[in-house]
Amino acid sequence: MTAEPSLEVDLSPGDRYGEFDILETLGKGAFARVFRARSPDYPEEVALKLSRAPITSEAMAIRALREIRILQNLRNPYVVHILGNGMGEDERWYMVMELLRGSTLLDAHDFDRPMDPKRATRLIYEALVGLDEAHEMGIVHRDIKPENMWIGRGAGRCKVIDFGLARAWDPGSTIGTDATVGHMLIGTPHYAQPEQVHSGELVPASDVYSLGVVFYELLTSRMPLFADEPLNRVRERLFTKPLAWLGAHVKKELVPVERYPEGRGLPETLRNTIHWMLQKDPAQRPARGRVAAEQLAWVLHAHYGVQVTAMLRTARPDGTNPSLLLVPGLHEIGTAATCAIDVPAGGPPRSHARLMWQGPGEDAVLSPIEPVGTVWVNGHLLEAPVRLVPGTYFDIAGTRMVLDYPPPE
Ligand SMILES: Nc1ncnc2c1ncn2[C@@H]1O[C@H](COP(=O)(O)OP(=O)(O)OP(=O)(O)O)[C@@H](O)[C@H]1O
Repeated sequence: MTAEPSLEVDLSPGDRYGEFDILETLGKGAFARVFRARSPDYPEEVALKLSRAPITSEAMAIRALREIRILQNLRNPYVVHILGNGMGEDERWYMVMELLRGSTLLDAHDFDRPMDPKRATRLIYEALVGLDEAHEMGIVHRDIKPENMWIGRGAGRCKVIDFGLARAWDPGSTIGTDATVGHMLIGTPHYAQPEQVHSGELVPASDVYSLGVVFYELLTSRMPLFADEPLNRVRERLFTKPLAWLGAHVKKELVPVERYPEGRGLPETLRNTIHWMLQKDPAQRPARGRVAAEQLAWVLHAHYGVQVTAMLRTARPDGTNPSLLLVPGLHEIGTAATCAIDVPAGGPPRSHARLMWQGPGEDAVLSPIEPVGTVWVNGHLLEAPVRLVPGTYFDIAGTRMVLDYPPPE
């Protein structure tokens, strides 16, 4: 979408936009400008994303509202958070976000050199968890690439940004699909998915594929489809050739990561997970962010000595004590097919409780599922949602559970 030059937003440090003092230009995209700004309504500086042109059509309004709605529903620590939104007097749409310090992965990492595998695994784990909350709601980001992965200053946590292209893949979702995209290429050719050609339908596993490409590139500084050619050379060669990129995603075979010395040194589970994420057929990949994140959480825990997940310790009536690594997100507990946390119990399959954990630094919340009467927390019947502060134990159908949180970040 190109804006009329005369309508182009033209704000510089020192200018005001409504209640916002503009302090710095942070980014310029096709649809919007992003500024560092200050407003009396917010205690700290914010990132102000402002549409380049006034909203004059229904299509523009839908696009702007879609990104706002999606971000309003995402609460996990691995996505950018929205603080507010509105329409300026000049009919430009704006969105107020938390101000991120640091830089995009594209700027933070020199893709000519492989990244330390522990660090790369952690970043990709975080992006997968960040995306999974959207996947849970039926939303696909559709434009995963290093430019849309923010690496924070300090601890260097990863946050997914720019949900401007995100869409619902479930037609029943309230976010709505986009009929106007037709057969155009969606997202960025370098990180596009084979299904763009085959079905034209992007699903949560499509984000997993794009993230698999980023992961492989971080670990080897090679593109997974072009054997032995340095990544930056491929990028230059195909700079203006979107169809060549797409053709490669569809036709070129995945180069096993073991081909390179950096790949041969990786734990087997890690190599298998990368190859799984990069399957051509979306049905053969991890179905959503969480599925791949669980594999990477295990690798971080078992091979790199890093605990990023909570640990659910259980004591079952049969005397077994399995432990489970629990990634942030919503988990059902019971015997139904939807239950990620399985407790052995008689009777028809059912879900007893929902456990919601937003991630490190947060307490999980346990909520009963009707009919109540089967879940006990610290010896009391659970009838309403309760926070699981450290040390809380709970019993479901005779299985006792305790959730240990990872160290705060
Ligand atoms: N919350 C934020 N804090 C700091 N910088 C940000 C933030 N959000 C975005 N930016 C900066 O602004 C740039 C553009 O942001 P973003 O990708 O959301 O918009 P865009 O590319 O204009 O998107 P669109 O495709 O919707 O036009 C980012 O690459 C980043 O450098």
